Amino acid sequence: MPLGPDSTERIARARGDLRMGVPVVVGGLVIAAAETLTPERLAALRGLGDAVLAITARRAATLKARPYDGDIARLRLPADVGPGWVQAVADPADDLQNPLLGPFVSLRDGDAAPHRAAIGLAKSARLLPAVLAVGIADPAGLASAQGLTLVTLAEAAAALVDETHLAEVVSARVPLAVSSSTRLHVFRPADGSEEHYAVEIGTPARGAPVLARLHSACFTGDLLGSLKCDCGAQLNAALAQMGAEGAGVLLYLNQEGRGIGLANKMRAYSLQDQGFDTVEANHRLGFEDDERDFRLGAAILREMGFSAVRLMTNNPAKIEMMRANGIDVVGRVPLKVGHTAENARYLATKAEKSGHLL
Ligand SMILES: Nc1nc2c(ncn2[C@@H]2O[C@H](COP(=O)(O)OP(=O)(O)OP(=O)(O)O)[C@@H](O)[C@H]2O)c(=O)[nH]1
Ligand SMILES: [Zn+2]
Repeated sequence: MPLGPDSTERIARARGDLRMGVPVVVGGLVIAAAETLTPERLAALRGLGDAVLAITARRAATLKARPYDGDIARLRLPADVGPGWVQAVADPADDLQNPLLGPFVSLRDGDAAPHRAAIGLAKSARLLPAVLAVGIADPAGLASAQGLTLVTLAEAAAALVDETHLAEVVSARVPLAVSSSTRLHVFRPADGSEEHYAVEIGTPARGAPVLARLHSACFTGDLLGSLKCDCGAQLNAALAQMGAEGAGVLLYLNQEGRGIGLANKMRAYSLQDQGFDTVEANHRLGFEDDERDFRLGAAILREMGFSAVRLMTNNPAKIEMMRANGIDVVGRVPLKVGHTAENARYLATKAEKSGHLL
């Protein structure tokens, strides 16, 4: 079927559908993201059979629900609840005011693999990791009758561990204050996910270690100059050092909020205003501490012809991830800038819980 979408393209569609609130068929389930569930969709899903709400074990721990499926839990959807209940289970915003959502009944029997793949899809769509799921007997029949995107379990599971294929779309000169000899390269993943950028300063030799920074997008810090993190200061300091040395490459990876997306990062900020630290906030939302995929950075460096770097970072995990993905990290260049009274606790938490070097 050369005209129709292949599995990668159907997965990309599935992410878009989930964001819009349109159900998707994954394996033997029809699923909808908790965050975008409407009363009409909930009623239609209930009409197909018994519904469960799949959440991560992280979220289950906060809710005191039992996770019998390892890293996820499947909660039976009570008969008398509406989308408000589903959203309150998914979203910790009102946990402290609203502690009486349970008791929850977690399923033990049956196969949780499609639910796990569904949560992975919701995460990759930058939605809260919670999905409503109903088992169906004829997935292909339902998908074709209702015009729903259909992905098999194998396709969904493979998409989550797929090697990263990125292609350079274009590059052009963008003179910067730190160096007039700068080119911006745009890289596009084959899976329809977000584009990433490389800022190349000077013409670094491909055969020698390049001064490099893997910078994760931070709208609040990079653009607004937020005092809550050190990102904006790190971005500017890294570019300034590359300009001063006359050569370097800064990858700007669109993995906002350590890979959870800006909406979820703002949910995390809101929890931090309730007293939780940056790691606890991610966990209460159902995410791991860090959901970034650093294979992207290694893939872009390779695509540009670099195989060895002097990495500007305070994060030892980034060094390990680069090495694990075939990039030789010959040295670490510390980047200690942007410390403010507002981000002191954030930086201390990263040092204590995530192993950052202060
Ligand atoms: N989820 C979440 N993300 C945050 C928070 N504060 C900042 N971020 C994100 O954290 C990321 C910081 O990225 P980096 O500065 O590249 O990475 P790092 O792990 O701190 O390591 P180095 O800066 O290299 O030492 C950006 O994507 C920010 O948007 C927070 O409280 N919660
Ligand atoms: Zn930041």
